[in-house]
Amino acid sequence: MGVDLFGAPVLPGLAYGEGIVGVAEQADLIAAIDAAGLAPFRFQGWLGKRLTASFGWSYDFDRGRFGAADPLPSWLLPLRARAAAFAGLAPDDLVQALLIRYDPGAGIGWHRDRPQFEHVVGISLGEGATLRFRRRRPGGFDRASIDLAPRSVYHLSGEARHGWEHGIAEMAVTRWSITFRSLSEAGRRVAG
Ligand SMILES: O=C(O)CCC(=O)C(=O)O
Ligand SMILES: [Fe+2]
Repeated sequence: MGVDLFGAPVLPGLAYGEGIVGVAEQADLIAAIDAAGLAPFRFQGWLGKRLTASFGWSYDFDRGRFGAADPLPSWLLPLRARAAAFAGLAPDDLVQALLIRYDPGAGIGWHRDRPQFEHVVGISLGEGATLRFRRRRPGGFDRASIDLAPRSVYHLSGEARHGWEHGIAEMAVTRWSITFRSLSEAGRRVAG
């Protein structure tokens, strides 16, 4: 659920909506992701269990470097337009797309997205997942979570984007996601 019993967002800066992708379109998107040349996510020499492909811009976690990647494929553009509209952005603002397939046993550990990026708009395909949030406080963590339905969209900005870490626990089923990102001020400086 994207809202609590009183209709307030779970976190400031976290927005959620269902049905941004249709049922038949979902199958096409999953097939396109699987055909997009996914490679195991690499982190300082380690191979992660999730498979990824980046377009527009990428952050190479192996080398700690941010740089240009292949342009977004045309099949992503209609979805990018809807993702931008959901987030109140222009389609062209979302200059990066990250495709991920999480096979059984794969998840994504606690992190904040790279500071070169600003807005994050994520679409879940195939299966739902629980997106978990935590924020350190004296003596422990504040925690929050949101259940993401298949074919749903979430937008991280402001406090949810910058003030909290997020992650998705390992799951027993395969899930695909597409995340679109805009550049931050820092990202625009690097992009020139
Ligand atoms: O799969 C998702 O929806 C989350 C991905 C994520 O947090 C990221 O790539 O930074
Ligand atoms: Fe993230």
